[in-house]
Amino acid sequence: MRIAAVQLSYGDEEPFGARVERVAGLVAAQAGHDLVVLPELWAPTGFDYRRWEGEAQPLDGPWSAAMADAARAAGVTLHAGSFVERLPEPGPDGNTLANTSLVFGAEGERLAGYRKVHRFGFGSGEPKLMEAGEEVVVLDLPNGAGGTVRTGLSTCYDLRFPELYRRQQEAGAELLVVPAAWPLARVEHWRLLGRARAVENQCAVVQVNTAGTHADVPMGGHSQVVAATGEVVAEAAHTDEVVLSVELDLATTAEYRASFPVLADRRL
Ligand SMILES: O=C(O)CCC(=O)C(=O)O
Repeated sequence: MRIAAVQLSYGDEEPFGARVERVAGLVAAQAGHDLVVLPELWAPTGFDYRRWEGEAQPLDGPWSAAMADAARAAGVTLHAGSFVERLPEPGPDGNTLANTSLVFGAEGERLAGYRKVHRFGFGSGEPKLMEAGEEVVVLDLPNGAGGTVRTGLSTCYDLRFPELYRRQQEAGAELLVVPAAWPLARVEHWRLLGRARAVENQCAVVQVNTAGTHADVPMGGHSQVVAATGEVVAEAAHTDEVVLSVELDLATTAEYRASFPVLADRRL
């Protein structure tokens, strides 16, 4: 499966609309890949909370339409990272925003949405402004070899909660896709936890982070693609905007699971 992990770098000077146009062009240039993945909240920014209300959009708003067009132009499955979703009505916490990821098929059709379950901010930011997602999302994506790969969706801070990934694994996931806006200050956790989620679930992991600095928060980069064995297949340097173009051999996941069947030894 040919995967493009698109690590975006941006600062506060680039307006929302200009960034959406730039990134749509970058996605459209990824023809030939089976799956293209973007980071978390790359258009409204992960840390400039004050902008979220003004930049929220409905599920079928202009951000979503631009990403659907980009997927169609490239003829790829696109995990568009996440955006600030304007919910049709307030959720249980009284908020009308959510941190929502969307996946589009090669015809531009929406295949899945995932609302971030674990909100980051310790009383400010996401827990204050956003509703938490409540669903584990696992879906079949084209694997580039005429079949599909069962894929679990999660976002950034979710990576610290292994029970979410175990549920994805139990639902058949062999590939875990994790867009993020993870700060440089804790980037070693990001690298370590991605490998841990791969090893403990015997799943390949695609982690796509942002780089650059916004709202005075330097971002960590270090997007990585990890095989089910825990081997890092590709990793980005922290400062660059870069497309990691990776051929991920998913057949080795089944072989590895059969040769080292640790998941069969769970005691519940
Ligand atoms: O867990 C962390 O250290 C960072 C998480 C984060 O930045 C986020 O979820 O947006």
